Amino acid sequence: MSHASDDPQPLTASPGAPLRGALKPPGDKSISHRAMILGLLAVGETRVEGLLEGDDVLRTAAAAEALGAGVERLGEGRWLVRGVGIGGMSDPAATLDFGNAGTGSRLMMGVVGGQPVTATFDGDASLRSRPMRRILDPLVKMGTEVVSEAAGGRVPLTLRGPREAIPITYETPAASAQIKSAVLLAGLNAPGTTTVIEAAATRDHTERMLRLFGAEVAVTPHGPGGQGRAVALTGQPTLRGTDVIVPADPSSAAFPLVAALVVPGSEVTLRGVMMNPLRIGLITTLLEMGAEIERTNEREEGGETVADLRVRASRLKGVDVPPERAPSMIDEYPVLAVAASFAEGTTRMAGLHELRVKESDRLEAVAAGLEANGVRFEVQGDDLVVHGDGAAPQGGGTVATHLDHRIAMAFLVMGLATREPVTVDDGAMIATSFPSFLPTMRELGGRIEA
Ligand SMILES: O=C(O)C1=C[C@@H](OP(=O)(O)O)[C@@H](O)[C@H](O)C1
Ligand SMILES: C=C(OP(=O)(O)O)C(=O)O
Repeated sequence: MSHASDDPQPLTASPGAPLRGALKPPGDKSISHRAMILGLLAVGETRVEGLLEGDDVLRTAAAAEALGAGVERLGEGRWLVRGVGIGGMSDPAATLDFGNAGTGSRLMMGVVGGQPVTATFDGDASLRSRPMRRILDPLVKMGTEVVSEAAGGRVPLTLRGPREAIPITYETPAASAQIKSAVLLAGLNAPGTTTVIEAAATRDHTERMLRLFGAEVAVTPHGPGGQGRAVALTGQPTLRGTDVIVPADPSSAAFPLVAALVVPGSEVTLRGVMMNPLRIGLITTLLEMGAEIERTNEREEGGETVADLRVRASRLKGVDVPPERAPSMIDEYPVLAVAASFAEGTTRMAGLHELRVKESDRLEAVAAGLEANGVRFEVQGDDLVVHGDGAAPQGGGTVATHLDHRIAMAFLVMGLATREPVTVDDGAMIATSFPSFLPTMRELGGRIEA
């Protein structure tokens, strides 16, 4: 895991004055990828508002264009996609380079894998290290040919899709919205019903957006306690281009939110944050820890509930975070570990195995960052246990980010409130999901310098 970007940008966060102000976090990354992808697969025009213009999503937009869509930027966050319809894609002239993006690459593998096109997928050193077998296995059952792949089922890899996909029923081996989505997207070109069964419900943006574009998707509770889902898609619908409004990303909101909790005297309002129940495990957890987070002005935006969150600096206490909460906060554990290091008592985060296959091995990367900054913790199997004593950790460390935006942002948040500044070795990847992170944090009063 010695990956670094071509042009590493070290950043240092220093403790300082309280954070104050209001902001709207950037558009949701998951929904932004899906808007581009369904825009490609629809007939007619899709207009997107509030698109996250982060590197990950821009790569998905470029891939949609390479597969035949017309993609045009109309203004800030406003995009127009002219779709080709299911079955209407053409072979891209060059390799589809997804950069750092697991979601973009894996969902597009589902698209290509279900249609009569051939495409090569690649990405940066981080993406090249991530497992793709979890996507290829169901796609092969649906008729996709894996023409070539790097060792261990990784990118670069080339897929050739069938004339028509085979409809399957697939039980996902991991709680992963990316696996679920890839199978459903391939199922769009299957003559019959494609069903995905997941043991624990994961984010449901693909299902919601498929319906918005005109597909028939039936979702029923599954398994003991009804915690899982069976998602059944009726194949070969005509998807019609439509308007998509992208709400603010709760996973990006998490960084200024935790910063406001741990920097003494802070008060910050986050506007229009998506409150999809399958995405807000972090807020549930922070409330249990004693965080003052007031949820106001709830309203509907683009088919999702959004709210304003008023956050005040709070005395946090340690809690147990149950493993079944992981899917609803999977990307938020690095910043939760930071919050836990300021809390009084022990926070146990259980069942974090999926963190090992993100942009970095996040369990290892978080542990190393805590270690470097004087936080007491243990990694017990796939659990992370953080011991806080209700005071600011020492800080003063340099954190290796391993091409991982969330590791970079989490430890910069930490450094706004530790006793000594915290340095991250490379902040370049922050642009993948939260390009305005630095100006946003600085506007609130945070001291983060190159
Ligand atoms: O479907 C999505 O948009 C995402 C699903 C999650 O990944 P997994 O499906 O691997 O859990 C998450 O970590 C990622 O940031 C976005
Ligand atoms: C895991 C993440 O993204 P992806 O899988 O799309 O690279 C993330 O954004 O934290």
